[in-house]
Amino acid sequence: MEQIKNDQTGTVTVTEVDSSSSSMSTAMNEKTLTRDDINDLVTQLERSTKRAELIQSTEKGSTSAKNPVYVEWHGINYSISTENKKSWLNKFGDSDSKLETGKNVRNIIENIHGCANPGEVLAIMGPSGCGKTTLLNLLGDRVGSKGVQGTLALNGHKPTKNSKRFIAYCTQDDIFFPQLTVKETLSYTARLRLPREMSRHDKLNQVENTMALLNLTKCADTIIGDQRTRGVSGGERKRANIASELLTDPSVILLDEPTSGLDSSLALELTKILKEFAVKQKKTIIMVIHQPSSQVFESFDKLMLMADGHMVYFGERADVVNYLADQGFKCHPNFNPADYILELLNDNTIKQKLISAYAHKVRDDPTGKQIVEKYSLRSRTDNQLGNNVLNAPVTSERRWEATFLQQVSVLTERTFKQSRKVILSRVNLYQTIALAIICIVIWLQIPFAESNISDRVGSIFFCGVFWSFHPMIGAVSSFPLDLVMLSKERQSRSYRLLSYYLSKQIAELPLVILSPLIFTIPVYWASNLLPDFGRFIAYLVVILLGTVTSQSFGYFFGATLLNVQKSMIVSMVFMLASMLLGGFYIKHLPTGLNWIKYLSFIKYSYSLLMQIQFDSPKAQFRCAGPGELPAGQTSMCDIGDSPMSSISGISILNSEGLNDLPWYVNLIVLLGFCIVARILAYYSLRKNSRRNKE
Ligand SMILES: Nc1ncnc2c1ncn2[C@@H]1O[C@H](COP(=O)(O)OP(=O)(O)OP(=O)(O)O)[C@@H](O)[C@H]1O
Repeated sequence: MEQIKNDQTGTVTVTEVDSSSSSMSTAMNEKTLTRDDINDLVTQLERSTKRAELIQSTEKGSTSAKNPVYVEWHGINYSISTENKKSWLNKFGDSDSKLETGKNVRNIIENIHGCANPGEVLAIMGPSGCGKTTLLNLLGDRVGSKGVQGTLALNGHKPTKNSKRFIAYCTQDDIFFPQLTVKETLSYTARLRLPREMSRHDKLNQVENTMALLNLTKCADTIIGDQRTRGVSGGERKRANIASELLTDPSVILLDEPTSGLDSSLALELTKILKEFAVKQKKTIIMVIHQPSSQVFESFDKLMLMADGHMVYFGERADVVNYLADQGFKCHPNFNPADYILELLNDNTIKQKLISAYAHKVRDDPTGKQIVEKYSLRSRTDNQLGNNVLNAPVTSERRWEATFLQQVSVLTERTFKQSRKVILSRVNLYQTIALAIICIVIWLQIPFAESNISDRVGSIFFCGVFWSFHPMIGAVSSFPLDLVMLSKERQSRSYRLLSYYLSKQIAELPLVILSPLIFTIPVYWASNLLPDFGRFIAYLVVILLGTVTSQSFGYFFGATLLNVQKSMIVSMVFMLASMLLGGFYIKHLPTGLNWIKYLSFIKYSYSLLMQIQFDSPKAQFRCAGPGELPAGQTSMCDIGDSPMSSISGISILNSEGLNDLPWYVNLIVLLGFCIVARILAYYSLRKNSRRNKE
């Protein structure tokens, strides 16, 4: 804290008061500063006041201050199997969730303990690869139970599924929908995750305040972006990630390297914000941090040091320098302790020495329970929160903050905004228009004549198949690309899987049918298909149904394989097989294999389109005159006994073998394919998302 005095000569004296001391009479350093220094200080003071005001404004509706959470963990071990691939035979009988100790098991972290109190910041530090993120994942219940041993407790209770509502996790990688702006991203998060009792207006206010707090207001309307589309800067992205977690009013905030990518002043500002949140709203903050500046380091309350998956230190941040000095490693007073610690832990000999020293320190307390108790606020009688509060189970009666309908509506809006820019991209629009022009030129006003029947049939087949191909390619990547986001949001209990799945269907339906609509309307009339409005509508409906059915198959492959490349290959093979069996290329299948064509959904849509165009009294085709048919081809009019002047559409349908099923059966089966593929896609997604959690 600074006190500023201005004397009559214009010289300014600033007195620094060590506010961490209990007594105001402690060391006061006086120094003379210039006007520039004063301006800087005034700016800092203003920023600090603004920060305090904004933090206070986010307290409205905040429940975390009423639900402080004390986190403790001891005896934590995590190991993984290093066996790359097992033969399918070896997989049998491998249902045990515990990994047996042996040569195929690698211990990632061993015998880790610690605790984090409400109102405090705990920093976890250590060299790269020492297991910091793994520990944070375990604390955030992001690992599953396989290979995990030890105890994790929230206010002394085992975490339940609903405890996750109180824990926010800021991952190292910022996961976002690239086409949404910062404000949109945060608004959707607020609408999904803030208590349903809060009005929408209050939720959006909270978004504004959080953006102001994290200095995001100026980029509020900029899209997040990705490698292909430029969006906000790396630092803004990082802050947006933190904002989206802070916004949800959690009691515990886990942050994995929140300051990476930020300049030193932003890093300091961010740690001050987190610290203030911790103190004012009794939040428990645990952060993994790489190389904090000395000011950032000083803002931590507790510190945990790790090396090679082992503990090196746990305790007060202020005591670490003395602890290291006791081990023979004295930090020079002018050095940043954080830099010094990392230097020590990157030296193999010193690291081993410090690991052994800590193991020796806790030799009588193998799981670290007693040491955790020593630093726990719960075990202290003078804690201001009261033990009743710190013993309260961390659970909520509600699994989700937003109701099912709210989830569907928010997610539909979000998916629509995100997908709109992808599905209705300019490239797609130009492609549709260009293709429509080509088709119009090729099939302009096809005459109702025998010699042009094959052109007419070809145009119908092409349009039907093209609009069954196109959406499948987009749909296969839909779930695999959403997977990381889906998993992050489901981990934090933002919504049900069913809400997400339904919203995807609703939002993408109008988008996916727009291109076939733009294409089919002009091409139908320009190519002179049956000039009957009713038939035109029926034709359009079948084209759109084919589009939606192929989208369903795309969803199914994507949700089952969850890999864009694999899903693309499988869907291509499926599509080509369906096209071959559709009834255009192959009319006579080998004996015994005739049934196989009924597996192709293209067969039903193509048969329907042909029935609409040919099964009508208006569908009459003038017989070919001499020389109108290719050499060697006999006119259909010459086949019977009586002379004919025209050929009926129905006879063409029969000769093409497309009238084996009535139109309504074709329609029902096509609808059935569409619905069943969507249901199967949902179950595949559910199964895969459960497997992901394990
Ligand atoms: N599921 C896993 N499969 C294979 N190795 C793993 C897995 N999880 C963690 N590891 C390994 O465990 C070690 C610790 O990883 P972790 O990400 O926790 O380190 P870290 O301390 O956070 O590193 P950094 O600071 O570089 O992010 C690494 O060597 C990592 O490769």
